[in-house]
Amino acid sequence: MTEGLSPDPATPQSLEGRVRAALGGVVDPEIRRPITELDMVGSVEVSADGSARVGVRLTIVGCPAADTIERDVREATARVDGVTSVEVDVSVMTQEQRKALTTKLQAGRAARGPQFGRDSLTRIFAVTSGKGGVGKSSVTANLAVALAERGLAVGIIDADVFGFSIPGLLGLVDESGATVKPTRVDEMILPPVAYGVKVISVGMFVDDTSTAVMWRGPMLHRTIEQFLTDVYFGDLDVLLLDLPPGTGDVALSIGQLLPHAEVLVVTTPQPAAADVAERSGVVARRTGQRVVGVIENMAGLPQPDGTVLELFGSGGGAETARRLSIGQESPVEVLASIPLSVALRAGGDAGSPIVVADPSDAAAIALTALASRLAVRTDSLAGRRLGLSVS
Ligand SMILES: Nc1ncnc2c1ncn2[C@@H]1O[C@H](COP(=O)(O)OP(=O)(O)OP(=O)(O)O)[C@@H](O)[C@H]1O
Repeated sequence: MTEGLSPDPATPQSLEGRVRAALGGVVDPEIRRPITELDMVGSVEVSADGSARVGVRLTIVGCPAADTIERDVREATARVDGVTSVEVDVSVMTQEQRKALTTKLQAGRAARGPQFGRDSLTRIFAVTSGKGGVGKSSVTANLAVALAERGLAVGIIDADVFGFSIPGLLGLVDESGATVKPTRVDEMILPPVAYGVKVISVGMFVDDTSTAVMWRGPMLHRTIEQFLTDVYFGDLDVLLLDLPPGTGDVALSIGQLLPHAEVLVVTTPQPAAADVAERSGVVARRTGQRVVGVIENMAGLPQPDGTVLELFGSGGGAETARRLSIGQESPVEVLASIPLSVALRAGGDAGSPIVVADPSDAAAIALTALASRLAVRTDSLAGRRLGLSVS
């Protein structure tokens, strides 16, 4: 203890107590829980002249969230009435402290059953398409951000081994263009967060694209399984899965591991594409998943003269929905028709999703409306809004 500083632990009324209470408002940006709950706050001492010294224990050396945590601790402490200056002592947890933290987090989760099991309150959407390049990843990324903007706790698993583009679409790349790596705390993997969305991607675990493309069934299955178990998502309201196009191994693994997932089929307005789009929905259904709707992307591009350029024709979404409705109790609907948009493409290239970068763009409006639609349960809890949870 430094001379002249009053002792910790503190009473709620003491200055130390009020500093500790204020630190309860500092959230670890990766784990998304208050640092006080994560035992990341060490000693708190305030001297008679109001100079405060706060000890902060980071989970690992080189923790990417270190600067943010230190800044937030400094600001929260400085805001406490009576504090005149702040010093933050940053250290790293011991092996035992780290173990205690992961055990605590895992125990909290285990008490509520498997992370995304049937009893979990997380609504899971698997986003699929018949073929590549129809905008499935762009839709997934923007939809996730739009849901997070509504205050929901949202995660994405990018399982598109052939084109893991979610990190790039959400700006989770460094200056050299390399995908941001998740933080590991012992066995636990903390997903990077972008625009309020927790993201884990195949691309974060391979050094070059060709590696993942070579993976076959068992390896893919294990990877998805690990994403579902070892990645600490916390309590999510919505989990979106970006699947590879078509009806391959990943779709089957997701079907086995998450048979209660709801499937969204993305297709273009080209009626000829309805065939392959339908197939991806039918395969998902065989594993017990429910197709909840079709999203038509790359629909007509509005022209300055008021006409609409239908580059990919029209009617493909409705045709896919019609086919997927055959023999079903309730019809599969077209949930959104998203127009072609230069801003959407440019936002994707820049890692800046259009729903926040340019919300008045017609494609952003359609994606935001889609998020509003999906944020309302349409099943037996008809009309009930998804509850908000602490992420
Ligand atoms: N509505 C749209 N308007 C303009 N460009 C779009 C639109 N949707 C997607 N794109 C662009 O089309 C390209 C393909 O999109 P994206 O990567 O999202 O497709 P995908 O279906 O996920 O492809 P894959 O499955 O092969 O990874 C991207 O360059 C994207 O910016």
